[in-house]
Amino acid sequence: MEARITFEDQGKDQPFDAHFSVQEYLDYFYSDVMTKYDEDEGLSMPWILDQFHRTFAGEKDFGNRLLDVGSGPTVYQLISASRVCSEIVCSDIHQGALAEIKRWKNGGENVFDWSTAVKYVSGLEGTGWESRQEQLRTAIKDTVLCDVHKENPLHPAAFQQFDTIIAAYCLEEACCNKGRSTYAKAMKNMCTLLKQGGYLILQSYIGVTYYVKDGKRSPDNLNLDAEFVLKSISKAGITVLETSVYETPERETPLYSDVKALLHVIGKKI
Ligand SMILES: C[S@@+](CC[C@H](N)C(=O)[O-])C[C@H]1O[C@@H](n2cnc3c(N)ncnc32)[C@H](O)[C@@H]1O
Repeated sequence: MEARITFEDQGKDQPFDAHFSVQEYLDYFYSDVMTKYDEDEGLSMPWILDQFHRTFAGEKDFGNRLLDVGSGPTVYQLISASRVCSEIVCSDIHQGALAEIKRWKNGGENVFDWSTAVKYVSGLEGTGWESRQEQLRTAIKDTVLCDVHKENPLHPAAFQQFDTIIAAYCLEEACCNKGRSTYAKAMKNMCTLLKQGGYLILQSYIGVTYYVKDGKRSPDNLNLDAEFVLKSISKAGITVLETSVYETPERETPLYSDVKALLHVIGKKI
């Protein structure tokens, strides 16, 4: 039996997905967060944080109210945004992941340590990491259950449309084994939560088909190419303004997954 973590809001043991508990997910993917993937994907985590930094340090007006879709138990994707968006709502289909975010916000016992990522971003900004970490904690105002397969993914909760949406590595997992038309529909559902004039910041795995755990390959995520992701964004009523791509090094035996590239997109509902 794999070890499982029980979360206050969850009330029972429940795996985060078919393979991981929330704690296992954090340890597996995010311990040694800045260097973990060096051997496999190259400098992917610095690239990820650089993209969020470049985006939110720019001239665009991202407003105050930001929704993070498919947050999981992670906050690295929100560090840069929290400098400009003072009201962040985290969302996920998994209650235990949201409970973990609440625990981190409230500084609970043995919470996951994101300080390495916060230090990296505050280094880019030229700010002090401790005050920026506090700013992130303060900016996270709420967590809400979300299912991108629902026409209104936040139903039954009611929120006004958001100024900005971040979605980091969510839709491709939510649509694993469900096909591309389901992905396009989920993108559309998600984008109904964005107000006119609002921004979508999306990061996506490209070309991933499996990840490796305990030496075994497990099927993972919908296998996407950048062209299809961008087409789905456009079909959801979002104008793509900027894209950047990080290509992972060619490797014969992937240590974590066979991801081919990461895609960062800035779009606007015009
Ligand atoms: C690969 S994880 C990404 C988590 C986090 N954003 C990160 O970067 O580590 C994908 C997340 O999508 C969530 N998810 C899966 N299906 C979903 C759905 N139908 N609606 C909303 N979130 C979903 C999972 O619970 C998980 O937290």
